[in-house]
Amino acid sequence: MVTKKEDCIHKNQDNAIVTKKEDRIHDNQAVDKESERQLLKQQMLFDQQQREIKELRHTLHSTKAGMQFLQMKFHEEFSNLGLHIHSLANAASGYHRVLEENRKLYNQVQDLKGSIRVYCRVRPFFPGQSNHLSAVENIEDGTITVNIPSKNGKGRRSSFNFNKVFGPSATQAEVFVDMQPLVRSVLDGYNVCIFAYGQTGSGKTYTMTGPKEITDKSQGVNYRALSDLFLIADQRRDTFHYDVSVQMIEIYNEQVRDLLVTDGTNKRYPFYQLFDSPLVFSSQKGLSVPDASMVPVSSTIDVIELMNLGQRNRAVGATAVNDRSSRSHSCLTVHVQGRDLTSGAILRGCMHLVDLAGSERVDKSEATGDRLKEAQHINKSLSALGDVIASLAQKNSHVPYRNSKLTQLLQDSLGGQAKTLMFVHISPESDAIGETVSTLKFAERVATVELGAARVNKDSVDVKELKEQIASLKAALARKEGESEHSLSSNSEKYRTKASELSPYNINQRDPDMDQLGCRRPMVEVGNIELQSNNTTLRHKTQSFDFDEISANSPPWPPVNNSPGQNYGEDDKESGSGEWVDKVMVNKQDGNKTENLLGCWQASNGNLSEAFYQKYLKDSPKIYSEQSYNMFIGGNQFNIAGSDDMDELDAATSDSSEPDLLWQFNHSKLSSVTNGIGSKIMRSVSKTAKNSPELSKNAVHSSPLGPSPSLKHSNGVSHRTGRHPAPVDVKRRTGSRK
Ligand SMILES: Nc1ncnc2c1ncn2[C@@H]1O[C@H](COP(=O)(O)OP(=O)(O)OP(=O)(O)O)[C@@H](O)[C@H]1O
Repeated sequence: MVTKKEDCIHKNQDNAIVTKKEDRIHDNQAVDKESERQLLKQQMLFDQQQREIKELRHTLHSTKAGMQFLQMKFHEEFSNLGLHIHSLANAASGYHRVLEENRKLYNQVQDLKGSIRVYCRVRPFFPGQSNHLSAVENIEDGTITVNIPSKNGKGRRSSFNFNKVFGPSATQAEVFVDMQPLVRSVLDGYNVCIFAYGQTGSGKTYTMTGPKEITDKSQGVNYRALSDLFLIADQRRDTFHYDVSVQMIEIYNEQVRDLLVTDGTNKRYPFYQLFDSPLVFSSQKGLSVPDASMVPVSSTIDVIELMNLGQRNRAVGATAVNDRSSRSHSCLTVHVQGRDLTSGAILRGCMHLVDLAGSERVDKSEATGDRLKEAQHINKSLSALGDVIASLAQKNSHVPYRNSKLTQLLQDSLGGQAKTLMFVHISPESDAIGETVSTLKFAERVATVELGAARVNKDSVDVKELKEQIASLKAALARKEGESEHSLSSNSEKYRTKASELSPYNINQRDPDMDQLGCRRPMVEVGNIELQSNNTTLRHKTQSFDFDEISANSPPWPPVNNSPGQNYGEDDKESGSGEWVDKVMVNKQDGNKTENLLGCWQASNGNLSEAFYQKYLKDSPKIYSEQSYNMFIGGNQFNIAGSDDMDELDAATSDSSEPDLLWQFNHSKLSSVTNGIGSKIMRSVSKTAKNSPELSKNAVHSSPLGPSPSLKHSNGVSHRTGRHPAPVDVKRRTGSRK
């Protein structure tokens, strides 16, 4: 039983062992299968990766090839582009050269024509206005385009062309560089005028002088111009010696004031002194306000001090538009005299740097009281400037210079042989677009004015001496005539005495203080050197001269004023200011120097009695050569014919006040009225010419022989000297423009 049990146990044990072994074998088989599957899977993965790597390699290869191809292509393109750019750059530089060349040629043509150059500058927005929309659309070379809003909301663009346009970012130095050649020509004997124009607050003072706090960088044209003149003068010191002096005046409410006075009085000058006082004219003295301080300067420091003084004296006030608005027109005049150290020739140049007061819409600037009065004066004088420009642009024979002191001040720059640059300023604000457009239109019109080629004021030593000789001979001749008059006429003692006192030919014997009476000193040379009182040496040096010529060139003696009852008023409508006329005379025509002399006499003679003229007129043919008499009468007749009409005209042309209107308004008016006057003048002259063969010849050829027609001022105050017969004047102006 036990054995059975043991056998059974053994059997069970064996079975269990077998079962275990079988399980183990099973397990092992399963593991093997699994690992086999894994292996297979790995193999597949490996194969796939191998394929992919192969593909990638292929792709990389082809990409590399593609890249290389592209690189090659790129290089090719790049070098092509380089070549292209190079040729374009060449073309562009050629284009710029051509443009530059064109600009130079254009400027030369303009110089020849004497066109007024016009530069335009746009003021930047004030700080705090950065989000404002500018009225200026575009600036390109010499063209400025502005956007003019219209009622239907759509803007309209309008373009204006000038010699140069400076955008809001232009610096003071950039601006000056462009006008430097003009400034420098003063040293070569040219007269130059640069004037800043524009509505109030547009940046005129900034351009001409600088901002309130002036630094080296921000200083304006005035300072730079003078520094530059000193620099060049210094560079030329081996060949030239230069003397520079400066005047600074302002026109405030039609009063001329000296800005360089130091006693704080700020002298005001009666108007007639502006141009008619002694010493008024010589290009040595320039335009001039005789009593205005003329200060010699020799360095930039001197200039800075003077200009600071001038700026302090200038009338400024706050308006709604500009808190430091210039309420006057200011003019800095620089007189330069250069002596050629080798030849002794003298060059004289004079430069006016004018900062005009700004035009303003009185309603907008909210001006009242004094400000309103100032604004009205400013607008009126700018309107007069518009009239002058209008008639110059139309080449009218009559130019109404005498309607304001401003136009008289600018007369020799606008109508003479100066080089003139108008610097027009505009504000960027779109609510100022009305003023901006009228300013730009006005400026465009100014650019059409042709003045004739500018001239150098130069005298060689020989010419200077000859001129001095001729002048002293004329003086001697006149004295002789004066003496013969004395012996011939016993009952006209009173008048003779007076006449001899007043005779311009006796000027050498006169007390020099005589000039202080308002009598202009005679000019004895084209270059405006005044007759020296002790000129006997020159007289002795006389070698040869043509007496006929001298007597023909001499003014009648005694000169005669207009007949009684003829009241010409203060305005010489035809010939403009004496200063300008004289400048033309002395610069251009020897013979006309006699007119200075006559002018002097006339100036002093303004208050002679009516009886004197009657007596004098009656006697004159007996005493003087027929030729002189006819010349005189001729001149006088001319004046009578011309002046009344002129006065009427000027009365009619001087009353516009809003600058916005000035252009359109005066334009048509001037052309129609002045044409009539021109024909009248011509008729008058031809009538005169019949009386005098000499004058007839001269009138036709616009000779300088014609004496200055006398100028009679009903109020006894001399306002002008040296009035011209119209044909001479007309010929001069129109002739120079062609
Ligand atoms: N180009 C500019 N750059 C920076 N500031 C300027 C410029 N132009 C003008 N300004 C500034 O604008 C203001 C007005 O300029 P400015 O006084 O020169 O005008 P204006 O035309 O002379 O005015 P007004 O006719 O009233 O005298 C000043 O504060 C000035 O400094």
